[in-house]
Amino acid sequence: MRTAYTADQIRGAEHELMARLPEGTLMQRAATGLAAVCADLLGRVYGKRVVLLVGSGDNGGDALYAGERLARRGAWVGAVLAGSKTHEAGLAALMRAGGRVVERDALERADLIVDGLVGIGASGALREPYRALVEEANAARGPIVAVDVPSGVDAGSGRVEGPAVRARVTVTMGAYKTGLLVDPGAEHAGTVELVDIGLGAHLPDPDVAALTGADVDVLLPRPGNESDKYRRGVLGVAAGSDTFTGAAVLAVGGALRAGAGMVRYAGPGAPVAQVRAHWPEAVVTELERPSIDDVGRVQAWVLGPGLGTGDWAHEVAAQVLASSVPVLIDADALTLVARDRGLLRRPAPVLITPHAGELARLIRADRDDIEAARLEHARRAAAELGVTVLLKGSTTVVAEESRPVRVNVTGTSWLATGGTGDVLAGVAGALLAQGLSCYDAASCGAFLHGLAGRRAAEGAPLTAADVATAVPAAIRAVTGGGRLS
Ligand SMILES: NC(=O)C1=CN([C@@H]2O[C@H](COP(=O)(O)OP(=O)(O)OC[C@H]3O[C@@H](n4cnc5c(N)ncnc54)[C@H](OP(=O)(O)O)[C@@H]3O)[C@@H](O)[C@H]2O)[C@@H](O)CC1
Ligand SMILES: [K+]
Repeated sequence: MRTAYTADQIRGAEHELMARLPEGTLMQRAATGLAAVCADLLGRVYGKRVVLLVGSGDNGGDALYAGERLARRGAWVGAVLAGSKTHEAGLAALMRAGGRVVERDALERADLIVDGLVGIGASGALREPYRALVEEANAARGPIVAVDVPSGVDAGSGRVEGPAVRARVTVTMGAYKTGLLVDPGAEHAGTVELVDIGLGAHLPDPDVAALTGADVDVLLPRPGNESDKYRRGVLGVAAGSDTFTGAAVLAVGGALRAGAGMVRYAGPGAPVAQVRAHWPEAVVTELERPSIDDVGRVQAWVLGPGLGTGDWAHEVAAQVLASSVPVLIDADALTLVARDRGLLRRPAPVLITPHAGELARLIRADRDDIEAARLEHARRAAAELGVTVLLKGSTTVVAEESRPVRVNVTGTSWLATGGTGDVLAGVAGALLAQGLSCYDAASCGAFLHGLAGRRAAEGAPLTAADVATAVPAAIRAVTGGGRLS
């Protein structure tokens, strides 16, 4: 599990640790780690031109001491002093090692730029002259290594207001910051390298967490020797309409590929014919009227993709939500629930899987505000609605009250195409039916769906059906395949 913290949490831990160590120890550890990453990126250090962007705080101090180390290894190191003051000891150390203070035009010819403008001490959008420096650095040919967080990215949330550094690598000190895992911050951070400065034992419970393949491997249900199709998890899918048939096919496909023991599909004539044609494995019930009585027993439901939002859909939704098993609510069913929030009062768990627009309707917020502060809004929705929230988008996040938000680090922008959400609903629904909690089903589902998307895309466009097809390969990649008994 990769865990991340807010700036305040990091500061608290640093204070505890600093009190036990000689002054300056942490900064020296930080600078050593930073210089090592810069050296790796440069290949040969001797003779290379390194330009440090130095702000007025300790972030600039880290950059100056790393510059000292690179200068001692023969690099030409110039510091652009941007702040109202400068870390004096750090600047003196750089000077002793042969570094110099330079003007900003040195950026143009830099082989490497070190962004030490602001770190966790920043507040609000960058001010001048930092803004202009960031824009010049982003336009320069040399790669940027950001110190702790890319300047312009809010460390605690990933929010970006105005210009922000686009780093090749971010070298972060002591622990990951939340803003490095959540877009748009994550996108600005490039590859994130963690430098251990001894903070571990002093850190509180994390603010957010990101599953790794190994975590998903542990969480995924495995069919045991005594498993039969019923015990492996039966998923009901109430999706599709005579107008939208594809959503039903894709949701059922995602569920079958993600290991549901059985999928029971219920819907009207047109999607029933399509599901039958595509998935002979599914048990299909054609609904003559909006009643799910004849569908048979299920351990969880997926409700909503392509369902429509009329009276028929409302009746089906009300019946599914009146059942006593977990329900994943997606797409059209989210519109129904936004209109009639009373539907959410039910005895069993609910997982909702909105994108920002759908969430905006559910919690009466502005879509752009949600996009800009995804974590905050997902948390708010989980608390207000009393459900688990999987908010889809550039970084998919999963929120549940009193748990760290899980952010998904797999995925690819090629997934932003029609129908992939239906596949995700099927995948996460299958995991719910196999007994995972909403929190684990959502986060493992997002992880596998993202990985399947990457495998299906390999840098080129994909279709939602390709993603469903790639789900078993994604599962194999995290489980190693052989361990499935
Ligand atoms: N603590 C530790 O143990 C360790 C900390 N470490 C390092 O220290 C970093 C934190 O250092 P920090 O606290 O000095 O804050 P920092 O991020 O350098 O910036 C603060 C200054 O920036 C300015 N400023 C703020 N907002 C601004 C804006 N919008 N636009 C423009 N300017 C703005 C403001 O300056 P002023 O405006 O007052 O001149 C403020 O005083 C941390 O990220 C890590 O790199 C490591 O060495 C490991 C050990
Ligand atoms: K920085």
